[in-house]
Amino acid sequence: MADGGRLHTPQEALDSLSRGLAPLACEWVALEVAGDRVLAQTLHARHDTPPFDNSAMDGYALRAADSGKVLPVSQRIMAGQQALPLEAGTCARIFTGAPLPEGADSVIMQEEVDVRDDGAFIPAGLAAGNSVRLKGREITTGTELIAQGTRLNSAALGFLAGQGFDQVPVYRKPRVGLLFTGDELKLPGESLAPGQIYNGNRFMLMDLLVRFGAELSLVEQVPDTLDAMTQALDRASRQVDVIVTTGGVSVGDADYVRRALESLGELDLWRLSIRPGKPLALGHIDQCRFVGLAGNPVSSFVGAWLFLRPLLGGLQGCKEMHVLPEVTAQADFETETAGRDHYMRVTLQWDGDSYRAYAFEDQDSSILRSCVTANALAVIKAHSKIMPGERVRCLLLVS
Ligand SMILES: Nc1nc2c(c(=O)[nH]1)N[C@H]1C(S)=C(S)[C@@H](COP(=O)(O)OP(=O)(O)OC[C@H]3O[C@@H](n4cnc5c(N)ncnc54)[C@H](O)[C@@H]3O)O[C@H]1N2
Ligand code: MOO
Repeated sequence: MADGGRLHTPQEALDSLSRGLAPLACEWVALEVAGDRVLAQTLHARHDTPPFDNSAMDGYALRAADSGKVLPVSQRIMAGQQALPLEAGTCARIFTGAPLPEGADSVIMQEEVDVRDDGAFIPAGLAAGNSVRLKGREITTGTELIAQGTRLNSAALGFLAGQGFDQVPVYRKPRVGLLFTGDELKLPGESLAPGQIYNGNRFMLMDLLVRFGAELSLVEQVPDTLDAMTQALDRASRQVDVIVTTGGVSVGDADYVRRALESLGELDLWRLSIRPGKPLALGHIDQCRFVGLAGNPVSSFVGAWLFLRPLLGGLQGCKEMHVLPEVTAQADFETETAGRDHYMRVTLQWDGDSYRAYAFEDQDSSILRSCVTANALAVIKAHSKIMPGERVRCLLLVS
């Protein structure tokens, strides 16, 4: 049973999430769909890249020692063709990426060559190796290509394709079930009766979860009763790796989430000393992890960035997702905090010298508009006062 009396620090929440956290199983997926997936094994080079010496320029290949002469052009080599050995005392017309003929040791770009009836005049003084990309310059057979735990970006996919990989071993995506509480919630497209609102968190959290690498297996609206929430959590815990709820985690009469969780599993931690997102609840039902986000939209948004991202990162074996990258910026605002650390939504702009942090005027946790153009969270410690121009720590919202 979590200690309801004391507010916990974000670090305590991260420690709780890290306990027993290990990457999911390895699976092989097609390279086309491996973007943003995390490598489950270190991969090694299958061959040298480039696989053969080749020209870096459109021009002429020759022996550098022959420069300063008119050389007859004995062959023409395009990219993708095979070259014949270079005849002594000649040069070869060659194009970028084409294999260097055996016997040549350099290339001169065509702009520096005087083409005459009897051949190509190559200015004297050409150095061996000029404009040649040597076999294995990028990587040699057997050396490490990309380390286990690396999240594959677009360049990594191209690099692996260059090594002939059409499948790669990655950690399985965490299966996530997303549950909503709140009988006031309707879906866009439906009409609103008095007192009802649209379920904005559904769309925001689905998108964030996918960005954090989740496979959304379950998205469900749960009626505001203890029974319905208990049944929904029970069902979900048998299907997914992580259950995320939003709303119903505070102290209101219809806030059943914690009670339902405790009847099935364990509430590990409840309530953080942060604003927004104080009522966050963490726990588990058997092996299934539970994260209960506070229902206010900004509380869910901030909670997802601070806690779902590292949790999903850990399940995918991705260390870089454990903490958000950070910068310092000059506050363009004035603020004063009370007893909780404030994660203010700010837009960072480079002013030529440093980053300036612009805060949306209304920082209430119900104002999702404050997040729409935000690209960072400025962390303002409890019981502090910030004046314009002061430096503040900002966590970058990069998934
Ligand atoms: N007496 C107290 N009341 C509240 C406390 C407290 O400590 N004592 N904490 C406040 C704080 S801080 C927060 S944050 C909220 C969070 O409460 P819940 O997690 O139980 O969230 P709900 O009450 O269900 O909803 C809060 C708010 O957000 C709206 N909401 C809920 N779900 C969605 C959704 N999917 N999409 C859009 N908006 C949603 C809901 O209508 C409410 O307006 O509790 C404070 N109260
Ligand atoms: O902790 Mo709540 O999220 O401030 O409104």
